[in-house]
Amino acid sequence: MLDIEGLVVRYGGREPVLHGVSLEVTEAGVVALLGANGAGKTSLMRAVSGTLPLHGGSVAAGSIRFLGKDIAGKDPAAVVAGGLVQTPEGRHVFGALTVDENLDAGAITVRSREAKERTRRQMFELFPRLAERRRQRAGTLSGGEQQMLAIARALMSQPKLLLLDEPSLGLAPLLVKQIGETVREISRDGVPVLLVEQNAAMALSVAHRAYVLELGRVVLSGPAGELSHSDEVRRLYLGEDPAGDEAGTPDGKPRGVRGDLATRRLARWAG
Ligand SMILES: Nc1ncnc2c1ncn2[C@@H]1O[C@H](COP(=O)(O)OP(=O)(O)OP(=O)(O)O)[C@@H](O)[C@H]1O
Repeated sequence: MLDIEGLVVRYGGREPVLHGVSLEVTEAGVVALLGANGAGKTSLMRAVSGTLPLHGGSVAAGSIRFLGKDIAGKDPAAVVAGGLVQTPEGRHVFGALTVDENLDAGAITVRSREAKERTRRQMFELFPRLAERRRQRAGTLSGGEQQMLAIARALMSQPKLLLLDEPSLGLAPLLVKQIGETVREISRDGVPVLLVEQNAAMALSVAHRAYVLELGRVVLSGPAGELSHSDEVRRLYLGEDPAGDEAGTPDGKPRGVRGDLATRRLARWAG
């Protein structure tokens, strides 16, 4: 469905931020793209959705094929019209409009009134909280509700593929779990999802396949179940200690596994 090969992305004349990334999303299920801050996840999403030029970036090499057509360098409206819809990082709902009006905006390309109302009903089943607040201005919704609305608005256009950029960002653990369950439901209903996440635990629990990006390169990929058992992923992304070594540090202080991890991560990402 989405086939990315050898993608190189750069901003201005600087060094590339993606160095030949290849990734595939098949017809069904959820594919997760994991990586720490600055790994290049958002840049990849921008390349796919055609929004890179808006951020001063460009595709320097490689191909992005969606349903067999090369979409690298296409403008965002053409990409959306082709059925590939993104909910960007951060919520970006129309704050002055009501929930219903936001959903209408998402369905602007849907001609059939009946199809639109059917999808709206599905969205209200998926997100009952939005149904209760359908006449409320989106700007007054909680962060989690705005995230739900952003996802529902994207689904109103009846996409063939949904790109979700960090839907769990800034949400409390219970809501993160709910968003994860929703992503699973969306894919079960037949819409494949490319899920970009820093929350590896949530992403790996809903995805069937995952890719790990580090400094612009895919360093690990495979079935999500296998990746969640890999020592590297458990140590760096799931906050676990695969060696089970919690005996303590040489100076006798308890070993803060998460603290150690944070330090290692910082050292690693600092350069
Ligand atoms: N508009 C831009 N101009 C110049 N450099 C940019 C721009 N946007 C991103 N970058 C750089 O590209 C690299 C990858 O950033 P990107 O935002 O794609 O990573 P990310 O994995 O999405 O990170 P995060 O999880 O923090 O959002 C970083 O080094 C970043 O500084």
